[in-house]
Amino acid sequence: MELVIGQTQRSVLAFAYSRSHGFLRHCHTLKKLSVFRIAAFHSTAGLNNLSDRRHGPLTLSSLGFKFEDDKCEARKKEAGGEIRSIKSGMKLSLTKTKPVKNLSKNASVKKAVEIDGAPFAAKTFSELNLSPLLIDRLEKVGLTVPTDVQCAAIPTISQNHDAIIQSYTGSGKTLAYLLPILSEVGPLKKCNEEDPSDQKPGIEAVIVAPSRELGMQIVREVEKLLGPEDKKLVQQLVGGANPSRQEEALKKNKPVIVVGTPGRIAEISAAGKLHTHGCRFLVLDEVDQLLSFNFREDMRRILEHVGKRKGSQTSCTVGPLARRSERQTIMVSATVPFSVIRAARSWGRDPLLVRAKCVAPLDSISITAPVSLDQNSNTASTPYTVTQGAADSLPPALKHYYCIAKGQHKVDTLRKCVHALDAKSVIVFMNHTKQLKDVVFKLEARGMKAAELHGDIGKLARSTTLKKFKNGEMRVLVTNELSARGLDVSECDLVVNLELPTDAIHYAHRAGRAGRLGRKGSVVSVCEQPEVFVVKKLQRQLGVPIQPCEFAEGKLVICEEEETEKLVEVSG
Ligand SMILES: Nc1ncnc2c1ncn2[C@@H]1O[C@H](COP(=O)(O)OP(=O)(O)OP(=O)(O)O)[C@@H](O)[C@H]1O
Repeated sequence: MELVIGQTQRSVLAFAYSRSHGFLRHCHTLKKLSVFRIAAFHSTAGLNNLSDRRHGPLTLSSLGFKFEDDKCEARKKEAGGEIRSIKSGMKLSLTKTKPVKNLSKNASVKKAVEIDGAPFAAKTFSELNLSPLLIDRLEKVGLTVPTDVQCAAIPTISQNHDAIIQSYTGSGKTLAYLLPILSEVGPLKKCNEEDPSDQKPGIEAVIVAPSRELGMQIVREVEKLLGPEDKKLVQQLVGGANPSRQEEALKKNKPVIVVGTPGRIAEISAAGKLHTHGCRFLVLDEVDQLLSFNFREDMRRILEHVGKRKGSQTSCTVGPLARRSERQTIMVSATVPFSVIRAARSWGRDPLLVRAKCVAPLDSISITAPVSLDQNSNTASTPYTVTQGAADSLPPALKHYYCIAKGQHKVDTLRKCVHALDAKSVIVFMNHTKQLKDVVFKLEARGMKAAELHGDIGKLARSTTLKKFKNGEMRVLVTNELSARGLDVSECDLVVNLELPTDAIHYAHRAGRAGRLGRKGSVVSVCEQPEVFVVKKLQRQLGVPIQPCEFAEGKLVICEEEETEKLVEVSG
């Protein structure tokens, strides 16, 4: 099994999981390098600690990487594609490149073959070197097979790397970072009697999420794994809840993991009630949203305090894996614009970009490229440039449609849409609260069970509504951007944009509420005729076909459209 990754004229850090030798190899060279082959992966592989790199220069050949110039050229020709360069002249691999206009269908087929043969394909969680207690617990809760992004992220995080985890919505990114953390901290961790830090209680992981709902969802995921006896070892610090109670709980329960929103974490930290200097993991979930202006001051405090031990020494080398002295920073999102890459470089230590079946050093990413999701832009041709297109942020099984309706007919169109697609669980997105309430009222008046979810309703009502929707007690949830990020309702099979999202990133997160974890799902954008150009733009930016449709006689009818057909053809 092999994975071909790219070459660079600048420094290259690559690592490989070796099936036969059972260790991961790092390499680092400043010279122009050929495309090289990464050895096959062994799930039980360990990694040499980053500190190994301090022990002198390493070269690819000294680490056993095979140079593949000729073979790679042959592959390129065979694939009918090309390894194209970005501005820096860096050559790029075919791996995980999204089909773009100038690639033939053959190229796509070849890429799929390479991806299938990639080394990140553990069949069970036990292959990923997690703690035995955690694997037992995973089995108890019915989780046995890791997703692609989990296969790539778990070994990377377990081996102390800072990381950006990027993968499409609903691909299991939460467990991708939770499992390696729970394998190292708390009651399910690997047994390591000699480690002196094991005796030291305290918060060992801080997870930051941009919304209360997402924070609570992560808490529930951790509680599920910790089990009823130990669930108090995770503490929520989300806004909207009583801060004094949270402070009391921190004192009483002595959690090892805290999950919260930036404002509340920063507030309790500033009050001197949250001691995170010895913290080992800082996770920023939906990191691109956490970078927004609203969170700036709170995030600054968090970044300055979490895991910033005074007078920290070099890594503690007790135990099977050398441990880092300062915190490990993990950033997560389905959409990773360049602002995140820049942030990762300044906040983290040699962070790696982890995507499904692909791990790359950030050094291989050009920061000079424009922050764009535009399929027509240069970024479309750069596999490690995560802004290459939001298509990588969207579940592959999702189908995208749009239909035209006048404002006053939108609710009727919505009802027809729900019936035509026979959708069981529908999330409707709107931009304005007043219109949102009207839609709920009209749907209910016409016999369709619906509820509203937005920031203007109380936190209790929000929790109750969400619970009911998840339990299937109502068919339609009408909401706004609040629910676009992270909300995990497995049964959701239809997302309707009753008002268009502001850009491709917002579209991707809204759309990703449906079709989670490989399930089927549809996204229908209902717009007025003058807005069609916005849909066309989204289509170009996303690189996925958004087909025009109508709802007639209880069925979805796909309309003919020249441009869409062309795009479908191009996207293969
Ligand atoms: N290995 C697995 N096996 C079965 N179910 C899984 C596995 N990993 C995750 N899941 C489930 O898949 C669903 C989606 O996972 P998760 O919410 O982590 O996705 P995500 O990639 O973070 O999505 P988003 O980008 O929208 O936040 C969750 O219900 C989760 O419990």
